[in-house]
Amino acid sequence: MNTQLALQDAPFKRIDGKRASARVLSEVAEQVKQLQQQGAQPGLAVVLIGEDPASQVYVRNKVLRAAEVGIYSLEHKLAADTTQADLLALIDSLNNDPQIHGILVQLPLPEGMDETRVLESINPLKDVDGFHSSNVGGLSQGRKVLTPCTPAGCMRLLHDTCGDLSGLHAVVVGRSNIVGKPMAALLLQANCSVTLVHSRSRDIERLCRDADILVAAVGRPKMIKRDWLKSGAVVIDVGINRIASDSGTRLVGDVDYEDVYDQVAAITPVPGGVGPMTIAMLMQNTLDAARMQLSKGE
Ligand SMILES: Nc1nc2c(c(=O)[nH]1)N[C@@H](CN(C=O)c1ccc(C(=O)N[C@@H](CCC(=O)O)C(=O)O)cc1)CN2
Repeated sequence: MNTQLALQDAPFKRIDGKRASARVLSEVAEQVKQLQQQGAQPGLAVVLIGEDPASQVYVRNKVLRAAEVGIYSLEHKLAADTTQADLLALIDSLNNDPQIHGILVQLPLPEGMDETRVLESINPLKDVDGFHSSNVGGLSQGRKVLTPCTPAGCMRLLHDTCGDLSGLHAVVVGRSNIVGKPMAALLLQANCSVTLVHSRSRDIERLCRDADILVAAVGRPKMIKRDWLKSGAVVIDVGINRIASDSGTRLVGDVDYEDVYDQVAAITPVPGGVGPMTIAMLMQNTLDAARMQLSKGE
């Protein structure tokens, strides 16, 4: 097989997630406008429990992006000591609110809350994070369901960069429910041969060296080095790690960007790569959820 990827309109090695996310947002805004002309308005509820500083930033950005694309949004800020019963009661009321088509509970939840119980209480049709078991199952069967935002954003970047992914060997590093597992399912749907490696995998470096596409989602700063990659690989770095620097802290990915740069055909930076796509794909999911519900008369 020709392992040298034919890159699609990609004169630059650095895959620009900010630019790609702006394109997604402008497509969504256009489609929201068309829905509004038919008298419909997509609505998103974002629920934040506690005061995690990073989560506060992400939630604020979700609400801002929603306003920019014309999606009606409601932010529910709950105290860190909110009971699970109160959270479930809020989700129940949002499930029954006809103005709300998408519900997102920001993760991580405060300690003591049962994440599975909370995520399973969201109506799967309003589950814009794609974390409900019915959407997870649908994704693994290749059905058209609401799909987790970060992996959906990675797929968009990969298609923009490489075009058709059929027959390529994709290696996903990390097996989280939010990124690793759905990423593997989406790559399989795109006809890749997929290897999922994790902390118990033997000889991870050798497995990674066989990747045409490598997706890193482990949360370990700069773990992936140049000699883990074959020449010409396309690298998607999902890691967002805060490390100490001279001027306080800075963000780095799971891939050592400077070390691998000359080895790869294309790579996402951190920040400015996958991160911005997560919120753009949330807007796309909210629009899709609204369309699905409106077509079912809900
Ligand atoms: N319910 C959910 N919770 C969480 C998700 C999710 O998809 N659904 N993902 C992450 C956090 N997240 C969105 O919620 C998110 C993370 C990062 C970014 C982003 O734009 N990152 C920037 C850097 C921002 C910074 O300075 O911190 C970048 O990479 O360029 C957006 C959204 C966990 N929780």
